[in-house]
Amino acid sequence: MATNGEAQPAKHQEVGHKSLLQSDALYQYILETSVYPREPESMKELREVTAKHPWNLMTTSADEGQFLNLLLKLINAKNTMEIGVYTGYSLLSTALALPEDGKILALDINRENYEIGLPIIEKAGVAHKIDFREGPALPLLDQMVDDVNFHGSFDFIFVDADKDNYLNYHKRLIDLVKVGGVIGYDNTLWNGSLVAPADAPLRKYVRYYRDFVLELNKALAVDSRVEICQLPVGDGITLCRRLAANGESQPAKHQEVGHKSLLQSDALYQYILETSVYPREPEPMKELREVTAKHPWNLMTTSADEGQFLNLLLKLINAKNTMEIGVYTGYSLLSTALALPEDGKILALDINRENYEIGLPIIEKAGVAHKIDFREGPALPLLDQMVDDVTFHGTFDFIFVDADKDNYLNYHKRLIDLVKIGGVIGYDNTLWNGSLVAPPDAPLRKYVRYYRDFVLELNKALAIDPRVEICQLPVGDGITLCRRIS
Ligand SMILES: C[S@@+](CC[C@H](N)C(=O)[O-])C[C@H]1O[C@@H](n2cnc3c(N)ncnc32)[C@H](O)[C@@H]1O
Repeated sequence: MATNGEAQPAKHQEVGHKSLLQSDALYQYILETSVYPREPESMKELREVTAKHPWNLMTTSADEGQFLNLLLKLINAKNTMEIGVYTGYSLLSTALALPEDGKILALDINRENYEIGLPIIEKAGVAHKIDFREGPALPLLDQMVDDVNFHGSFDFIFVDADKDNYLNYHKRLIDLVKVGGVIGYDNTLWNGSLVAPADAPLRKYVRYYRDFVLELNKALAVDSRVEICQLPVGDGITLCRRLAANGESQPAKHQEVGHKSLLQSDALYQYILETSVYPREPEPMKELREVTAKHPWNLMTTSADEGQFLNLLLKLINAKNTMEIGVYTGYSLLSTALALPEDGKILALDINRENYEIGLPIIEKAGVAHKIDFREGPALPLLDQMVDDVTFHGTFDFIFVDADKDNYLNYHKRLIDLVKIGGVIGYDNTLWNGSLVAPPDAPLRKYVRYYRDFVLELNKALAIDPRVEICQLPVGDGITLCRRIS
């Protein structure tokens, strides 16, 4: 998007995907609020053309397209690969995110479908970034693996093809993606069917591929060459960040605490926690989570899946100078501190030092307390001071906001000056337990109802704010990422 960041308000019909979320209304809310109003015209056109195709269930969903686009910009991807193109929705989303000299090696056994989208991709002026090859991916990957020049050459690889080959792809792609680069596997929550009872009536192809997806998830969870993060976006996407040869991971099993999930079933949420999150949760985060679980306000804590996501995101964007508003006992703070380099910094603001001190000994033991500058007091006056001092302008790579929801818009007004262009503000709880789409007369707890209006207002405001690109993810209680563009 240009610095004048154009948004294209428009309303469309949902197509295809069945959502992983607790209600279709919640999924629709994300689409209507954060996705469709900002969907580039070309992507909208391709989505609508694809909706008329008989296999339209295969298309990448619009929310996932938006996420991919933002992710690619955040990691400054240039050389990418896509396995499984279909009519090209994720391909176009990728091509629009890459710089002018960016490249996508696009593989599919079917050129005919690609040609449905091609005229739209050409009109969007990004076809020159695409090198489409018709044919099965595996032999081509083998050729590339045999040529060391291709090793470690891809910044990003998106896999959305034959699920029964994902593990075969993974074996090859791990050599082709660079250290610090990302492989994204699509459909890793397989419509939620992974947690369906053994005798549940499933369509034949769903049941057939389910075992492969289960196997893939198990394998990725214990693969020490990557860090992972499984997001309930689209039909589930697992991001694998390639580690250097000595990549550290900490297998262990724990109990879930606290958060009510936004997903279609608690079992699906539990599946993500047990498969992708807990086995890799660093020991100090586990300890802090367990200590926090005994605290009377433990519902306030950042969930473990969101902690993992933040940690991966901060590494992907090479964040160094960060801020957090709303610390509580410090779970997201610790997750941030562990992701930053040794000389990284977190300005951590909370009105309550007592809760921070519950987590502090664990943060100290983890050897990351030196990165944290904790200030007790309301955030707003301090932000005002910083905004008045231009030396703070554009200095933060990342800011996480997880405090008083009735002040989020006040924070946003200030933070937009403090985050650098290309940097990210993350607002937490933007799906507010799903209550945003509850009928007006639904019985809601008093504080949920009170803050709901502020969250609705925030979402509306972010959706049309031309200074940022956004992406609202149903992770934890909903997090909206805002990438500053002007
Ligand atoms: C949801 S909790 C934060 C959870 C934390 N991110 C974690 O990982 O556990 C919200 C926190 O915001 C703090 N808070 C509320 N109003 C605030 C304000 N005006 N300025 C700074 N912090 C505030 C509260 O004291 C509380 O600790």
